Amino acid sequence: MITAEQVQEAPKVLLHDHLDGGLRPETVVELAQEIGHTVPRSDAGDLGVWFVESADSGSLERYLETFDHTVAVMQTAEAITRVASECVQDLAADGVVYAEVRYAPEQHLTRGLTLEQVVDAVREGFEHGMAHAERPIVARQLLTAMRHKARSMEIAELAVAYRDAGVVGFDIAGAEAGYPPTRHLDAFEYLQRENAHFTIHAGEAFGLPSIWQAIQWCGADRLGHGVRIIDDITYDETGDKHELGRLAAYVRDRRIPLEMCPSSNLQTGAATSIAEHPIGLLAKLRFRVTVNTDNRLMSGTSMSRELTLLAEAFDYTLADFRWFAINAMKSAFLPFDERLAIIDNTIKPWYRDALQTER
Ligand SMILES: O=c1[nH]cnc2c1ncn2[C@H]1C[C@H](O)[C@@H](CO)O1
Ligand SMILES: [Zn+2]
Repeated sequence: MITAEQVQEAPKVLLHDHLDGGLRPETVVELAQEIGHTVPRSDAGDLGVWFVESADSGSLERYLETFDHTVAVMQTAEAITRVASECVQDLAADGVVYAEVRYAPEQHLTRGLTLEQVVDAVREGFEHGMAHAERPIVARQLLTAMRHKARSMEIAELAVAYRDAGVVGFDIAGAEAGYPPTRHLDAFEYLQRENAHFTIHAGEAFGLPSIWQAIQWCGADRLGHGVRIIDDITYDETGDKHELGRLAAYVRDRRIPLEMCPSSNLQTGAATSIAEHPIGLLAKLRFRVTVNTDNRLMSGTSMSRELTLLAEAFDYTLADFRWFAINAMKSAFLPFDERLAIIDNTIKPWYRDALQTER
C-alpha cells in the first residue's frame, strides 16, 4: 500500500502539461483584475471549481473553450513569466523532477508581443521557477502550434531557433476532428530535416487514422494521449488474451511513447472511467506508457493525484511508479546524457531506498 506521502515524495517525470492549462486560480483572478478581463467567478476557490466543472463537458471542443480565460490573462511578458515560474514551482512542490511544459506562442500575441518575446518570457519564468523551487527540478519548453490555424511552419522554425535556449520540442494541439496532422506535414518534414523532436496530440478525440498519420506520415517521436490505439487491439475480459493490429504492434515494437492523461480523458469523453481507461491494458501489454496531467487547472489535478487514481484502480505499486517515471525520462526530448543523469542520480536512488532492493 503506497502512502500519500510516498506518492508526493516519489520523483515524477511529466511530459505532457499545458502552461495555459495549469495556472493557479488565484493568479487567474489577480491577472484578470490587472487587465480588466472578466472571469466567470471572482473568488479564486469558486473559479477553480468553475474551470473543472466547465471542462467536464464530455467534448474536447467545449473543454477547450475554458482556455479563453487563461490565454486572455497571459498576454504580457510579466504575466507569462509569472505563470511560467509558478508552474515550475508547483510541479517541483509535487515532486516532479523533470517537466516538459507546452503552450502555443501564437495565442499570446493579442497585446503586441512577438513570438520571440513570448518564448523569452516563458524562459525567464522557467529559470526563475527552477531557481526558487523548493525541490530540484529541470523544466523545458515544448512549442505548440494550433492545428486549426496555419502557423505551424513558423512555430516549428521558432522551436528550432530556440533549441539551445530551453525549447526541446514541438507539438500540435487543439480540436482534433477535421484537423488531421497531415495538414501540417511541411512543418514536420522541416523538423525532421533539422533533427528536431516533436510529439503530436493524436488519438484523443479521433481514432486510429489520426494516430497512423501522426506516426507514418508525420514521423512523430511521441503521441499526445494516443488512447485510441486500444481500438487496434482485440482482447478478452481479463486482458490475458490479446491480439495487436499492425498499427498497435508498430507503436509497441518501436517503443513509441504514449503521453497518457487519465483525468483529462474522462472530461473530454475519451475514456469512461479510470478503471476502464486503456492505460491499464496498455501498461500490462508493456507499451511505453507515461502518466501526465495535461491541464492541472481544468482537471483539478497534479501528478500525485493522477498516480494515486491509477494506483487505486489498478493496484499499482511503487515499482509501477518507477516504471512510469523511467519510461517518461527515457522518452524525454532532453539530450540523452542529461536524461541518463536524472535516471541514475535522482530516480533510481530514490526508488532503491523506497523499495529497499539491491539495485
Ligand atoms: O488535451 C488536449 N487536446 C488538444 N488540445 C489541447 C488539450 N489540452 C490543451 N489543449 C490546447 C488548448 C491550449 O490553449 C493549447 C496550447 O497549450 O492546447
Ligand atoms: Zn494536451
